[in-house]
Amino acid sequence: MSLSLVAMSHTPLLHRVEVDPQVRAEVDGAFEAVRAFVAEVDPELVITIGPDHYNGFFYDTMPPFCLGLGAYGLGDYGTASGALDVPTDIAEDLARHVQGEDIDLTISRAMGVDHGAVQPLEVIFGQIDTVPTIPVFVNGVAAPFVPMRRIRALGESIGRWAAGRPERILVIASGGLSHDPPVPQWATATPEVRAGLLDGRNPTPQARAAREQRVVDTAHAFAAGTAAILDLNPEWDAQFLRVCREGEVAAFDDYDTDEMAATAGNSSHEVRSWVTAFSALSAVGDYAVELEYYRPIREFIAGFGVMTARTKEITA
Ligand SMILES: O=C(O)CCc1cccc(O)c1O
Ligand SMILES: [Fe+2]
Repeated sequence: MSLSLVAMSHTPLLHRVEVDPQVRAEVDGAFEAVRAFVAEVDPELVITIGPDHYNGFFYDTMPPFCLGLGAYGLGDYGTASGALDVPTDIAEDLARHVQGEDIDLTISRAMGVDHGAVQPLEVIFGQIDTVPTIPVFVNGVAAPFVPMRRIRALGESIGRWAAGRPERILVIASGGLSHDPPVPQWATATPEVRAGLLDGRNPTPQARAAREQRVVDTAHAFAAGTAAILDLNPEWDAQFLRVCREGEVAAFDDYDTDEMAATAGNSSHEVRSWVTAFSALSAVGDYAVELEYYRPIREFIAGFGVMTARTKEITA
């Protein structure tokens, strides 16, 4: 049995903001290489791990992580809406396994997933319902956060489950790396914005358009060097990618929540998706990274990383 992985940043600016043609070609090339990798893996089951940005999860109930027994795209930024093809019985088996390993996993039978989970599925498969897919939400924006060791434990538990399954499984991690997009923070939000962070479900089309335009405007300002957001941190990103590449997943435990936000941006916590996925891989066995792409891309408001990896064949 081997387990395969794709980890990739997401950005709703992908087709909303012009970027240097050389950069566009690089990113398109990385996506093309990911699609070729996945075609070769030919997964029978996908576990997609991603954050949400106050589209599906709000502060009225904010779990550290949640597994979807049923899920649907929320359609923000024009991403796909509608049902994912969640194999509910298999998803429930995974949930029981993780809970049985003393990890208090939240489950949802109707989990709304936003661009964070949907964009990688669209980049890789073109749609969100072509392969049986189990979505796992991992909080990447709403403080306070559980210590990173709990995220590693979640990933390792998922990996131990995957190791016992007959299917060819692909784990997808979405988000990161260093970045500080204008996602509101409870601590500094106005009462009106806090109301949206508490329960901003089903925003009006006007409210959603205004929010998305604000992000696009911030991207243009960031590229022009005039945005008041934390800069990308290529050094931090390089160190994080090194831990992923070298497979010493225990090193993820050293990532301190407050330090991450201060040095890599409030949304750097999205790398918790990567921590989950690489910890799953490491629980199955030694693995090798095959593709690694990275570039700080201000137009996308992201230290933009793409990685593929798979465990080395394990003799049955
Ligand atoms: O819609 C939002 O609140 C943030 C959108 C967004 C922008 C850049 C990078 C991201 O990872 C991201 O999610
Ligand atoms: Fe994001």
